[in-house]
Amino acid sequence: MNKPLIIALDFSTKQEVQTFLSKFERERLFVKVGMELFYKEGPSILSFLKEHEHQIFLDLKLHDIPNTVKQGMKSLASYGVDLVNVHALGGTQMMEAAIEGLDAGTQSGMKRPHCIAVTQLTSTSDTMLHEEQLVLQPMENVVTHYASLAKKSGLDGVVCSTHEVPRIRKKIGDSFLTVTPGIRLETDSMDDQIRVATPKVAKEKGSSAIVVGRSITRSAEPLKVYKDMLLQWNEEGVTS
Ligand SMILES: O=C(O)c1cc(=O)[nH]c(=O)n1[C@@H]1O[C@H](COP(=O)(O)O)[C@@H](O)[C@H]1O
Repeated sequence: MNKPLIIALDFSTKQEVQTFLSKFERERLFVKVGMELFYKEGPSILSFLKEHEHQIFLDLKLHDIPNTVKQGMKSLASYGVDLVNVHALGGTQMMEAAIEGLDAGTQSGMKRPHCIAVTQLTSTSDTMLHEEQLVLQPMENVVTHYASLAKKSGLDGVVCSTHEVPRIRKKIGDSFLTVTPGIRLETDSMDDQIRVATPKVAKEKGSSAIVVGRSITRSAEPLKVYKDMLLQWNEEGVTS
């Protein structure tokens, strides 16, 4: 992955996706398909996006017993997407099983999808961590610990907020992916996100990829916002 800006296609129908993507002319994008779209449209939405040569992050955040995750990942690998994810909270055995499933399901001669672990959702605050999850360590410690477990389990990286990226880089190194949602321009609403940052800050902190949904998808001018964000993110304004 070469520092992509991943657009979260948080729509519920293929029709909405088509209308949205038509504004991007022939631009080849890195897009994210999450549960809203995948549960409604099924795998055919992935074939449609691949036909248009978009790269795909299939964000289904698997979190279950190791065997179930292994078999689930084996099925997902057959779709030939670029990136998938699990919840790190499932533990090292579950994460190892995810990789085994992906390896088993990837067709020979094809690359297995990168697999990353969600550490703590970007909608989780320190208060929620301490008072709801009863995790008493600071957020940065918890996220870095989960990142170490993900690395130990053979995963390619994590989903985290931009704020935790420098510490993860220092501890685990530059080749470990740090994919950061919770991206907003300064004037945007935070919506339900808590640990947010601008694309410029994400770049400064060293994120490997940023994930942007509503700032682009809800805009009256999505292509303009996308390009403005790209400029902040990689200065040259290149897509991936
Ligand atoms: O795994 C994810 O992609 C994810 C993890 C996380 O911690 N926070 C998070 O926001 N996401 C996803 O990133 C996208 C962010 O969307 P916006 O808040 O609209 O930019 C959504 O599709 C979320 O499901």
